[in-house]
Amino acid sequence: MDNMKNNSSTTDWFLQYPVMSTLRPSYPRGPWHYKDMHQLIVTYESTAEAVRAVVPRPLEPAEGNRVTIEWRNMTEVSGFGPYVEIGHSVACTFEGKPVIYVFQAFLNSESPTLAGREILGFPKRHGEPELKTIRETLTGTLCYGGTQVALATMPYRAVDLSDRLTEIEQELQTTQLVLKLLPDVDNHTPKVAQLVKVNLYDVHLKGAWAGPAELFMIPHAGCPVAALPVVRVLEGRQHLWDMTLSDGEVVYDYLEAERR
Ligand SMILES: CC(=O)CC(=O)O
Repeated sequence: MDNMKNNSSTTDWFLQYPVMSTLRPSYPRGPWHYKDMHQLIVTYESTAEAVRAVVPRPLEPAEGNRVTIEWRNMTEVSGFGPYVEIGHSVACTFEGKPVIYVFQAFLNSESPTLAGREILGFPKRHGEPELKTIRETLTGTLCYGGTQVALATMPYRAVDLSDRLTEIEQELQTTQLVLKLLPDVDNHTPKVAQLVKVNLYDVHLKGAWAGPAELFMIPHAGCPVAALPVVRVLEGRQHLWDMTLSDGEVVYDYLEAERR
């Protein structure tokens, strides 16, 4: 690195901003501050077989085959601007502690998709998620190339959970893990294979609501949102909150474990 500091101009941009493309980087360097994020979360029970199929060891699925699918309306984000994201996760344990493993995500904006994939290893893909209040119903949808593949609904702010904000704020900070996977340039050898903990900062929950929820997902070869089928819906929630994202931590390195 010292050599690089002393020499050529090509390294100046690297030290300043190590993100492709160099002429106009695809995303701004964080931290990214999220304000007034509206979230619809549906927690459901899936099948043991489907859950096991998406959970990489050494993670273990938690009791009950609990899966969450959540819509996040990012109304105000520094650097990225507004966008909508769906995260699909499984409740797991890692080293005996509860964690959330995010196994797929769909976004409608390129910049946070690339930042999430390249830096943290978020399994983000392009889709057309929407979160809207239609009549009295909060409605989350996902279209993939124009074809609708998911629909989640719940009454808008029906049951106020103001008396549980501290507890729910803690829940929101349950360790979130993603699997960062990158091949080497030979297009074959794994270069990065890591479980990454996504750090959340400055979490501030401003409102939370519960209520009955419905979830419908359609099998689609290109967008496997229905790969974890709904056995029964357990809970619907809405949150309004702020947070900051910036970095992560490697909690398990598969390539290093193999070398040992
Ligand atoms: C950088 C990110 O990974 C942002 C997000 O979760 O949308």
